[in-house]
Amino acid sequence: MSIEQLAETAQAMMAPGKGIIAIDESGATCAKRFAGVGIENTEENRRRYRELLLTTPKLNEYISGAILFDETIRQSTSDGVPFAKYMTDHGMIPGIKVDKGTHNLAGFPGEVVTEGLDGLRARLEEYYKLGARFAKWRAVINIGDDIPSGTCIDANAHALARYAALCQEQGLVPMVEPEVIMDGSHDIETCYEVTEVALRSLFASLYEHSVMLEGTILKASMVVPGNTCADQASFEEVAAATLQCLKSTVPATLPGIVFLSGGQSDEAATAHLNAMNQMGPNPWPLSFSYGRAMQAAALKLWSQDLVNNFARAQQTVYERARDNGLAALGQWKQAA
Ligand SMILES: O=P(O)(O)OC[C@H]1O[C@](O)(COP(=O)(O)O)[C@@H](O)[C@@H]1O
Repeated sequence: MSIEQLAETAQAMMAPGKGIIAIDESGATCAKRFAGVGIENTEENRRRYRELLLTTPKLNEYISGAILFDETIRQSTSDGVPFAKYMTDHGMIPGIKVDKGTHNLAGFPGEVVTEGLDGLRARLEEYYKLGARFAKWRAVINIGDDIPSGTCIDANAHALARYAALCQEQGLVPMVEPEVIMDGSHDIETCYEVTEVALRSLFASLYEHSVMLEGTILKASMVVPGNTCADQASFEEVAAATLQCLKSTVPATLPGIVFLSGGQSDEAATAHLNAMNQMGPNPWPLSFSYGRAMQAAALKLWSQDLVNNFARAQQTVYERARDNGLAALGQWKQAA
């Protein structure tokens, strides 16, 4: 696959005013989300829910692509159209989560490393045939007493780089996601330092593994205080700290950065993205790849009546996509 084709896909993912909807919850995470609103976790309910999200009318006005889970890329709409084909037919790029989740890092209590490299080349080959044009791998960096360690950061960066190189070999744009977790009482400065070290290590590893940045997308966490920190930050403070951290670590050749929502409220996720874009011009387009901050309201509504609330829940998905799409341009206005 040529770098031009990868770069073209990456640029289409970052189309102005559009972002990515993350619907790649693994089996365990989906079970948790469904349990939270009382939906039975059956294969048909998971299929129907992903259908609700992907077939939202006019979703493509604000959504350039979606990250699917292995089960979802093999499923179809109620009319029998494979989800990946439905997306492509509607101008949205299918993506696929390819990591196999986090596992305890031996010798480093409280820290995890993401697994899934064994057999990855063959899995990527299959996902490409199923229609995927980008992939995603999430590393998890926890903040706590004496963590993260340099070992954890470097082990995760190394895995991300090996994954990214394999993706490019197989014609898929790698989305690299080093998520610094919000849980904890740490302050915003600590989050800044950890994010900076994690990004430095990631880009050094990508370079070592000859990953072409022009065909790579970063999925970043924002620089925020821990969720139980007494000293919370304003939207502007989070936006300014995140931008400064990214500008000091992420090469300008990268075609774009999308953010995860990480447990932020819908409003905060949108307001932070909007503020960062209003503070531009920035070296790269900044958009969203939210999971919870795109879906939470729709999931709650749907759970109240799986049949009659289907269309209303889709309207909620459309509204979240519109608000985040406007925030990707710095044009979102907070409701009075
Ligand atoms: O732990 P899992 O099942 O891999 O899922 C983690 C989730 O985190 C994300 O990377 C970001 O989601 P949020 O925006 O909800 O934080 C999603 O793409 C993914 O579904």
